[in-house]
Amino acid sequence: MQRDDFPCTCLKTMEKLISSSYKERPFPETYIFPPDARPGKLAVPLCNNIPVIDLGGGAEEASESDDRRTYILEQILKASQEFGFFQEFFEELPAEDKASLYSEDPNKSCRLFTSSSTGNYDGEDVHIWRDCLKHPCHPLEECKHVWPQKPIRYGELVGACSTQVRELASNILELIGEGLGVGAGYFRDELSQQMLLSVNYYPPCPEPSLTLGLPKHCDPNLITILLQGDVNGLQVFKDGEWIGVEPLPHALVVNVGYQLQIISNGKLKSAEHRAVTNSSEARISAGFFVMPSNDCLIEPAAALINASNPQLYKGFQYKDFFLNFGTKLGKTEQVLDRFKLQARLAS
Ligand SMILES: O=C(O)CCC(=O)C(=O)O
Ligand SMILES: [Fe+2]
Repeated sequence: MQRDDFPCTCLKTMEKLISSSYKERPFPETYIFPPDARPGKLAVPLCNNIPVIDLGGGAEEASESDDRRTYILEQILKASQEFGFFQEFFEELPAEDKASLYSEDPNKSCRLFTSSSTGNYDGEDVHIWRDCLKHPCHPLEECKHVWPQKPIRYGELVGACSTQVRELASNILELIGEGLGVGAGYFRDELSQQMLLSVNYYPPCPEPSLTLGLPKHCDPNLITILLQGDVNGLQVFKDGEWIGVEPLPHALVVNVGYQLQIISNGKLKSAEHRAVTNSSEARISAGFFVMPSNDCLIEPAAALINASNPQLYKGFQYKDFFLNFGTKLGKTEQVLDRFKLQARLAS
């Protein structure tokens, strides 16, 4: 882009943001999913058996390390309540400020975009009903400078939130490492080196049964911590049907990503999920994606392979998985094919 085109060209491209334009036109056909992928009926059962882990439990046996845990928990709860800064970003930030962040270049480290993250809006078969702000959020000091400078509280609040979520994710990964029997430190360092924040904004949609905020997928990374505000919209595919994951006050959603499924040699499974829209209110969700470094070698942990548990997946570099994932949007059944060793066993 020529410098003197800016911000004119950028503002023009920004018109694609669904949050700038959804009120002004009849429902755009380019957002209508093929019948078999549409959400269809809007009232899905709400899930009442998703495990809820109470990190603050057992207060009567509190020790000093429990105090630390409680402190972290309080910070996380605070973070999950303070959705205001994301709202401010999407609803109140002047278009000129958003224009400087808008980009369709998937390699730009901090960017605002619309629909899928492939950077190929014009080539998409169907657009999805969301705008998204994405940037790295760990290590904080190395990435903070690329974040939005406005609203002015953004850096401070998202910085505090990222630090706390990172700590929570590390704790959860230690527990998973212990639980799997590979050791509490297994996921430290390279396997969890990066963390990306993806803030989804789903404006109210006049036709929620025809379109999606996010098509079905499993997360490509190791583990995701999701703050989903207080508006329904997240659904998980379980026992052959879509069920709603009700936002619980003070709760975060933890998603097992493909890498955890592969490293655990299939002991842990990443769950298929999607986001639907609604006609009355905007929904915001913020996903913190803990992921390996790009060059990290991913393979099932040796300790989990034996005669009765043969190795299900090949070794590969994370960046190869991620590239392949980008080409398989909405085709969850194909994502793992290239990485399976025994097609009949691995799912
Ligand atoms: O908006 C949601 O609740 C889901 C977000 C999600 O699945 C993702 O960003 O990968
Ligand atoms: Fe997801």
